[in-house]
Amino acid sequence: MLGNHQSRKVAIVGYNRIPFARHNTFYTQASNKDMFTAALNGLIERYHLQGQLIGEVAGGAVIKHSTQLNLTRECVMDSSLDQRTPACDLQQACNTGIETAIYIANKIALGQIDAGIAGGVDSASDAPLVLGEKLRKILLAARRAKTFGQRLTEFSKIRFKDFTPVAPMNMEPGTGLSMGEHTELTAKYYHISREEQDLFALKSHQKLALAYDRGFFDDMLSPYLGLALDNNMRRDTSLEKLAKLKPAFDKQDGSLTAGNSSPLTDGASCLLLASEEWAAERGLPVLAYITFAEVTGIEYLKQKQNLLLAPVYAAADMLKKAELTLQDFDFYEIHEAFAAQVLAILKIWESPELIREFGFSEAFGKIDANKLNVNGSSIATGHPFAATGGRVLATLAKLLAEKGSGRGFLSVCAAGGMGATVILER
Ligand SMILES: CC(=O)SCCNC(=O)CCNC(=O)[C@H](O)C(C)(C)COP(=O)(O)OP(=O)(O)OC[C@H]1O[C@@H](n2cnc3c(N)ncnc32)[C@H](O)[C@@H]1OP(=O)(O)O
Repeated sequence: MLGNHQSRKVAIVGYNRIPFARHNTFYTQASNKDMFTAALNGLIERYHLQGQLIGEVAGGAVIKHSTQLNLTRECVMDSSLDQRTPACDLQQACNTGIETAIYIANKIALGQIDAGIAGGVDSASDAPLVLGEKLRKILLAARRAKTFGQRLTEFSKIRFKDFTPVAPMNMEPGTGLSMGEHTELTAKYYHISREEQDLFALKSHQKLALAYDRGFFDDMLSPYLGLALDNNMRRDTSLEKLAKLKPAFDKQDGSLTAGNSSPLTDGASCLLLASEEWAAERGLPVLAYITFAEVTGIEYLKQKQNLLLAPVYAAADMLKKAELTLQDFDFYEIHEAFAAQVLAILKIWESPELIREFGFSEAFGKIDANKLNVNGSSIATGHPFAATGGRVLATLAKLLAEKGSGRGFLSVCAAGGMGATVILER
C-alpha cells in the first residue's frame, strides 16, 4: 500500500489529456465515452501500448447517463489495448481522478498488477435530463400492465407538465446549496475579499498562458475535435475586467463570480502508473513516484462554510504519516474549485487561531506562493470534475521530472465534504 515501506514503489510514467473546453463550446457532440477513449488512445499511442494487456484501467465520471454502466470498460473495448484488459468505474465527486490513481497505485504497490491506467472524464454539456418521478412510475406501471385496457388507464394519468425534465443539479442534497453558495459562506467566514479572489484568478490565467508559451503542454494530445488548447484560458483578462463581473451565487452580497470560480467544463485525462520494473523493461522513464495519499471527510451540514475544506484534515494526516511539514515541498498543486476555497485553506493552515477550530494546536505555517500552482490550475484550465485529478497529478509529476528531483504536494477538494492529498517524489 502507498506509504508502506514494505510495498513496491509506484511510478507515474505517462499521462495524457485532451484540451479542456468550457461547457457548451467545443465538445457538445462528444460523450464521456468519446472523450475518455480519445484520451486513452492518445496515451496508448504515445507509450506504444497497442495490443498490450494492462493490469487494469480505472476511470469514472461524476455526471453519467444511466446507460453508461460500465463506462471505462466500454472505452477500453473501443481502444487499441488488448481486449482482455479489465476496467472499473469509480466515483468520488471531484476527487474521482485522484481516487482512481490511488486505487491503481495500491494494486501496483501490493503486487497484484504491474501497470495500470487511471483517469476520469466529465461532460457538463452532456448532462442527462431525467424524467420526473410521476411520469417514471406511470411508464413502469404501463409496462407491467397485462391488458391493453390497463395500459391505457395508466397512460391516461399522464399530464402535459409531467414531461418537464428534472435538470441536473450541482447541489449538496444535505444542504440544498450549490458548491458556489457553500463557498460564498466560506469566503465570508474567513474574510476572503473580492480583490484577493480576483488577483488569484488573474494569476491562474497568466501562469497557464506562460506554461503554454514555454511548451509545457506540447505533449498533450492535440488537437481533439479541432481544439488545440484549453479554451477557458483568457490571455486578455485583467483585474479591471474581473472587477466588473457580477456575483454569481449571492447576487446581493457575494464575491464569487464567473471570473474567480472554475467554470463548468468538458474534458478527459489519464495517467499510466507502473512498478519500476515494468517501466524499466519498456525503457519508460519515471516522472515521479506516488508515495503518500490520504482522503478524508469533514462535517459541513451544520458548518456549511466547511464544504470544500476537508484537505485541511487530509494534509494533516498525510504529513504526519510522511513525517514531513507543509514547508518540505518544491511544488504545491491545489485544485482551484474557487479562488476563495484555495485562499481559505491557505489562511487556515497559516493561522494559529483558525487551525484551532479544526482541532489542531499548532498552525501548519505559510507556503511559498511562488511554488503554488505554477502552471495555473482549474480556474484557468477549467474543471471537468473527474478529469481534474489526472490533470493535477500529471502537472505535478511533469514539474518534478523537469526539475530532476524534489517533492510535490497535491490537494483536491470535493463535493460531499471530502478532500484528497497526495505526495509525489522524485
Ligand atoms: C470540488 C469542486 O471542484 S466544487 C466546484 C464545482 N464546480 C462548480 O461548482 C462550477 C462553478 N461555476 C459555475 O457554476 C459557472 O461557471 C458560473 C455560475 C460561475 C458562471 O457561469 P456563466 O455565467 O455561464 O459563466 P460564463 O462563462 O458565461 O461567464 C459569465 C461572464 O463572465 C465573463 N468572464 C468569465 N471569466 C472571465 C475572466 N476571467 N475575465 C473576464 N471576463 C470573464 C464571461 O466572458 C461572461 O461574459 P459575457 O456574459 O459578457 O459573455
